[in-house]
Parts: sequence; C-alpha cells; structure tokens
Amino acid sequence: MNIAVIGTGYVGLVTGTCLAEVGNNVICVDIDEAKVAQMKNGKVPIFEPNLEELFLKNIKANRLHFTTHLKTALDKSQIIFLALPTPQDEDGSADLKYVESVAHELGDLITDYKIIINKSTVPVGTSEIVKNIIKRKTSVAFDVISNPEFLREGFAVQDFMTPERIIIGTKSKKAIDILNKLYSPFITLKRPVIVMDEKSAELTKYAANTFLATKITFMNEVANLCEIIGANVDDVRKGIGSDSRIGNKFLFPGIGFGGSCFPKDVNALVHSSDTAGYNFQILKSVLNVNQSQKKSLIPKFKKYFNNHISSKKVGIWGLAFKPNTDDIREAPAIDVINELLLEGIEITAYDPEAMPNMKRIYGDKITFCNNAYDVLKDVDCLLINTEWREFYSPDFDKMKKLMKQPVIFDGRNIFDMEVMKINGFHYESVGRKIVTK
Ligand SMILES: NC(=O)C1=CN([C@@H]2O[C@H](COP(=O)(O)OP(=O)(O)OC[C@H]3O[C@@H](n4cnc5c(N)ncnc54)[C@H](O)[C@@H]3O)[C@@H](O)[C@H]2O)C=CC1
Ligand SMILES: O=C(O)[C@H]1O[C@H](OP(=O)(O)OP(=O)(O)OC[C@H]2O[C@@H](n3ccc(=O)[nH]c3=O)[C@H](O)[C@@H]2O)[C@H](O)[C@@H](O)[C@@H]1O
Repeated sequence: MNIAVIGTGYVGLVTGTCLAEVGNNVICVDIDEAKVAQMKNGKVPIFEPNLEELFLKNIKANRLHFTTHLKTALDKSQIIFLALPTPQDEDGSADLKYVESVAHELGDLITDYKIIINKSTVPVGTSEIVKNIIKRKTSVAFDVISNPEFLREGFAVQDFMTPERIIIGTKSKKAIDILNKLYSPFITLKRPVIVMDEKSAELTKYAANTFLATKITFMNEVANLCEIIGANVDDVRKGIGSDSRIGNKFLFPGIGFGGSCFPKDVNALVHSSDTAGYNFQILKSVLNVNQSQKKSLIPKFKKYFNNHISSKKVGIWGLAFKPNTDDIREAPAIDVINELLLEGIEITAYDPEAMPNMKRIYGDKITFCNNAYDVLKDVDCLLINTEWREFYSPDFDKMKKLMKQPVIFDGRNIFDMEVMKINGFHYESVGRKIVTK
C-alpha cells in the first residue's frame, strides 16, 4: 500500500519504518527541514533501540522516503497517517494547532479518496473537528479514523511490531476493510483489532495512559507509607502483583512518572472532563501526588545533611525520564536539578543518552561527565533518577574511593539493600528502610 506519514517523531518515524518493513511504500513528511535532510542522509534523528537497522534497510529497499513537501506525499498515497504533536496548552488542555493546521492543508490539497488516520493522542471529538475542517474545503471523499498508538519509547519498534491490540475508531466499512489489510501482518488471535466509534477510540487512549499513571501513583503512595511504617514496598509489590486481577507490571515505585505523554495526557483528560462537566477527582490527585513525588529525594537529602546543604557537591546518575531513551520531557531529573540549583548546590551528572538534550537546558550550570564514575569525584552524595542498566552493578569500592562520603539517594530502587549494607553505604531508596553504615 502507498502510505504518507505526517510528522516524523517517535510515533511517526516508527510507524513509517515499521509499515515499510512489512512491504508498504512509505513517504514521511515533516516541516523540520534539518530533520528531513538528516533522514535523507540515512541518520535517525532520535535514539530508539532497533530503529536504525530497520530504517536503513527500508531506505535501501526503496520503500522508505522523506520529504518536506506535503503535496508530493499526498499525491502518492491513499493512506495518510497523522503523527503530530499534541502538547499541553497553558490551561492543561491538549493543543490541537498542529493537527488542525495539517487538516486545513489536507482540505486544500487532496484530489482523490484518502483515509486519514489519526495516531496523535487527541481529545474526544477531534476526529469530528478534523472531518469538518476538511469538509469545508473540499468535496473529495475521505474518511477520518481514530487509531491511537500505544507504543512506549525505548521499546517503540517492538511495541509497534507486536501490539497487544490495535484500536480502530470509525463507522466507515471501506476504511475498516483497508485498515484490516494494512494491519494484517501485525494481528494474531491474541493481538486483535478492536473496532469502535471515533469517540470511544479517542477516549480509550486517554483512559489507558491515565490508568497506568494512576497505577504508578498508587504504588508511589504505598511506598511513601512503607517508609513511615517500616514496611518494604518491594515485598508489597510482589505480594499484590501476583494477583492476576492486579498484574505485576507498572507497579514499580520511584520518583514519579515523566515523559512526553503521561503528564500531558492526565492534564488533558482532567481538562476535557472539567469542560464536559465531570470532576475527575482521582486524576486531580494523581497530578498532585506526582508533582511532590518528583521532588521526593530532596527532603531525604536535606534531612541527612541536617539542612546544611549549600556547600555540598551532588552527583547525579540518570537524566532521561526513563531508561533507553534520550527523551527528557517532564523528566523527574529536571525537578531534582532545579531544586538543587535553587540551593546553590554544585552538580555533576551523567546519562548514557540524554546529556545533549539536558545541555540545551542547563548549559554550564551543571557539569556533564563522560561516565558514571567521573560524576562521583569528591561528591557528598549520589542521587539516582533513572534506572539505566549500566548503573546496576557498579564497582562499589571504586565509588567509595571517589566519593567524599558514601551516601546514595536512589529514586529507582536499583540496588539490593543487603549489598549496600555490606559495602558500607548510607543508602536511602523509595519505600524501603534506610540502610546505614
Ligand atoms: N512519544 C510516544 O511515545 C508516543 C506519543 N504519542 C502521541 O503521538 C503524537 C506525536 O508524538 P511524538 O511522535 O512523540 O511527537 P514528536 O514531537 O516526537 O514529533 C512530532 C513531529 O511532527 C512534526 N511536525 C509538526 N508540525 C508538522 C506539520 N505541520 N507537518 C509535518 N510535520 C510536522 C515535528 O517537526 C516533529 O518532528 C502525540 O500526540 C503524542 O501524544 C502516542 C503514543 C506514544
Ligand atoms: O502515549 C504515550 O506516549 C505512551 O506513554 C507511555 O509510554 P512512555 O511514556 O514511553 O513510558 P513508560 O514506560 O510508560 O513510562 C512512563 C513513566 O512512568 C514511570 N514508571 C513506569 C512504570 C513503573 O512501574 N513505574 C514508573 O515510575 C517511568 O519511569 C516513566 O517516567 C505508555 O506506556 C505507552 O503505552 C504510551 O503509548
């Protein structure tokens, strides 16, 4: 099939590449000229495991192309994916300006039947808005379908290739038939296509993300309680996760959820519920709890040093909002660093992938190091924000030699408490007892 994908971010580029991988001809469109030039030169503009190999393979096979010229892409394609940003607006709602602006262009440019498939996360009613914008501009037949995307950054290729389900929101029989064919390489009995109306599909995406954000937040509150009463959240997590009604995924406590989606999607659903006259109380609590959870290492750090912190030097491991990505949008590390800088604290930091993005925010306000050990030279303590695999088994003796004091505040529970005790660290984590020297 001939497909155009508009927007080549995490969702668009992965969608385009994976659809090319199963034999389709795909042309990816972006307004960012530098990005398109980079992709034409065979460079993947984001860090996403396993993407580069498929990207290069499909360019070579002449199935994956890039352009800044929307009309060229539309003329070659019947299926048009929208993978455009829907960032949070000042009032918390999802900003639809990118989607609406492309809808206007589509209305001006399409000359024959198109299926316009929206993969962006958009509030209920957006399919209708897009439909109306296009309808006002053309008499050409078209369908607008809601087809939300559930991939995770860091596992984007794997999630796209083996989705747990594909949601198609439309009443158009013609569109359903074409989409069933398009997605047939990805569907199995256990990985079904679920067809519903547009509004239900749009809400399914928000309900999924906000449910997961709520699950994490619930565990963070359980962890906070564990710290007060002296229970161990790891045991509680295993205890409840073995109940298949609860499930053992997304129960890991930490320093709050970040990323380009959970925070904005919880805000957007709160906003659209308010607008619809429904007070979505649980999600308002999720936002409040998450805001304080993101800074929850700071009081621990202050208490340990009896509030004498301004002369301290702090090392940081992990800047990305989670491992396996260079994405720092809404990363808890940003909240932590901002709090420390407010106190005039000197910071050294390391992240395997996210340092270029963090440098754009902080410049020389913090010292970026070449590896995890360089961070530790003469620091009074280490703060861990992201559970990158390479942090799990460090040389503890080397760490102690480098650090002024063997003190660690771990926001992701990456170390075994017994191991920290044996190695002589003061170690504070989330929802577990404090390990003292
Ligand atoms: N990042 C993720 O893991 C997931 C994101 N989503 C949703 O998918 C949507 C896209 O997200 P990302 O891919 O992360 O965004 P992104 O910000 O990484 O990429 C969006 C791309 O669209 C381009 N763009 C903007 N205006 C354009 C226009 N008029 N014409 C062509 N290109 C244009 C931008 O230059 C950028 O390259 C959002 O609604 C997001 O909520 C859904 C599931 C997963
Ligand atoms: O709409 C989206 O953009 C995507 O949002 C999330 O994917 P992503 O943001 O890439 O990352 P997750 O792995 O879900 O993690 C989100 C945040 O929750 C945190 N988290 C996750 C799991 C957990 O048990 N505990 C926890 O604190 C992570 O550290 C991270 O900050 C969803 O998992 C995807 O299904 C969805 O498509």
